[in-house]
Amino acid sequence: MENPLPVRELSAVRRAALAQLAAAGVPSPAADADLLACHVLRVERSELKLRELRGESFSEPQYALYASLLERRAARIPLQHLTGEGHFRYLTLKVGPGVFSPRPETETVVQLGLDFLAEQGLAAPRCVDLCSGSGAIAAALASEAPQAAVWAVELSDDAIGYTRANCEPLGVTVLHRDASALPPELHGTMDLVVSNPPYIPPNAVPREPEVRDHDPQMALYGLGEDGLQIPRAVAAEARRLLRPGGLFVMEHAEVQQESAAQLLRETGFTSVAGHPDLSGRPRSTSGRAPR
Ligand SMILES: C[S@@+](CC[C@H](N)C(=O)[O-])C[C@H]1O[C@@H](n2cnc3c(N)ncnc32)[C@H](O)[C@@H]1O
Repeated sequence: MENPLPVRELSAVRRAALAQLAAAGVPSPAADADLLACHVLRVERSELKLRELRGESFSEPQYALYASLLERRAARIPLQHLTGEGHFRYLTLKVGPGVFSPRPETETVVQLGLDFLAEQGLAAPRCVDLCSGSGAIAAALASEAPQAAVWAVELSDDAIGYTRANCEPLGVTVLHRDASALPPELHGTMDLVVSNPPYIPPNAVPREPEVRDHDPQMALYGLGEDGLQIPRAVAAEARRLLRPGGLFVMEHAEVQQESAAQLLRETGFTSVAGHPDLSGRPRSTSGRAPR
């Protein structure tokens, strides 16, 4: 008798998926093939491996869904837009079209902020994430420093729903407004300001289709010839928000370390220092508000 529910063996399907994504130039084809399979099967990656070892298969509807997701990923639609999830530190965040997908390099920026909070030993620190997007930084600060009061600030009408969805359950106060114009009553009250603002110059359009075609323009381009117009405004606001001795940490492009340090000094920050990301690239700069 014919099998009423045709099935497709996981390991063979995954091998073909990897080849399809690799041929399309997807930078991490094996991981993406796995993560899409996990999304379809609603399992963790470790469970996927076990099922594969046990010789299990996709059902036909699962296979059809997987095939359509692979086709869209091969068209270089970001993985996070297909799964609706972005992983950041210990969190799984809601992401999708209209919001910047959080990146691993930003995890280091959060760590610098957390290290500062730990070193200061404050009972109830106050922190702001300027240009929050998905709210990755604010949500990570709130979840890993639960004693902190955290604000998230985002201007984009398209992104703000994601900021709220990811941050509000963690008790973060979300402000839908320009990061360079916060309520004056917040000035001088913050211990820590962290920001990953848009910083790409207009003539440095990213090559990766996932970034160029799917991250919001407003999340990428920092305006001005050097891409640092928004970072300058953000740094100036950070300076107003911080109490004396407070810390500002800002992410930037690898080639912007010197200009970032200069702009922080020009804004009045002291102890300005550059920091490498996890792969050793200079991707953030910090400064202290003068005492
Ligand atoms: C590079 S993304 C960073 C998002 C998030 N912080 C992260 O690290 O994943 C920059 C974010 O800044 C927002 N943005 C741009 N200009 C802004 C402004 N003037 N005020 C507030 N947010 C702004 C963009 O909409 C975008 O969400």
